[in-house]
Amino acid sequence: MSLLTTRGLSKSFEGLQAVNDVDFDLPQGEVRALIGPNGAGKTTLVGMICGRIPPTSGSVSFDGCDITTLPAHKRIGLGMAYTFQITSIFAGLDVAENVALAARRRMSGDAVEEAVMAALTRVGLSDRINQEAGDLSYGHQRLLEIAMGLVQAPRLLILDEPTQGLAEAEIAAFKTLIRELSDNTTILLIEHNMSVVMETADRVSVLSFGEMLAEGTPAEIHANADVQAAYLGTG
Ligand SMILES: Nc1ncnc2c1ncn2[C@@H]1O[C@H](COP(=O)(O)OP(=O)(O)OP(=O)(O)O)[C@@H](O)[C@H]1O
Repeated sequence: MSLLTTRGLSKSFEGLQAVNDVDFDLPQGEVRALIGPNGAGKTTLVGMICGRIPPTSGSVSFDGCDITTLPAHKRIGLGMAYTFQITSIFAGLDVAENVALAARRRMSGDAVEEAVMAALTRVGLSDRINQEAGDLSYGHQRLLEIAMGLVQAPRLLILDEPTQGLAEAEIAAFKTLIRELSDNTTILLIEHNMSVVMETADRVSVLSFGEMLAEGTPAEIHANADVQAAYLGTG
């Protein structure tokens, strides 16, 4: 069964059709990469899924319930967690406090500290718990955001360009992390790094000019002439 479904989902910004009539199904347990040229509408689509951007038309369902008009914080309560291109950490708080804030959205008491350590260990930041978040490298800040998502034990984890700004070794660790998480979490990954897409995604969806152009396994998408043309066409 699909954990996440969109039907006819569209968004226009003052006449610009950023997302156009998108039908999207994400089965439970899958790692799905969402790719497409710059400006294709990926962030807008995911923003509508998370409840940050109201759609112009169409619907979003999560676990069989229509959530089209549900506010973002209530979607988090249902088990959606997401990290965005713009970092959402509190720079003046230390690493553990940032993750604890996210954890307290769904737990309290001693459970918080335990969950914080588990999440930070998973992303490889457990040796930096007392460091001020603002002093972390950009790549480590991205990992911190992932820990803030993970600590909520989400059913669906949405990551918008998580490897942007990461060094090669960190990208390799990220691929391993995604494969480990995929045992119990459905993952939607906006990603420009094709090696990450090829090595972590079960399937790939391709947006182009706001429309779903293709969907398939990484190998099918890699060989798809329409996809290649879409990337060439927009540089
Ligand atoms: N708030 C907004 N107001 C007006 N236009 C917007 C707004 N947000 C996005 N757009 C436009 O909508 C289109 C899709 O943008 P979006 O950010 O969703 O694409 P994207 O695929 O995520 O791009 P990128 O890979 O560069 O992040 C673009 O033409 C963008 O300029």
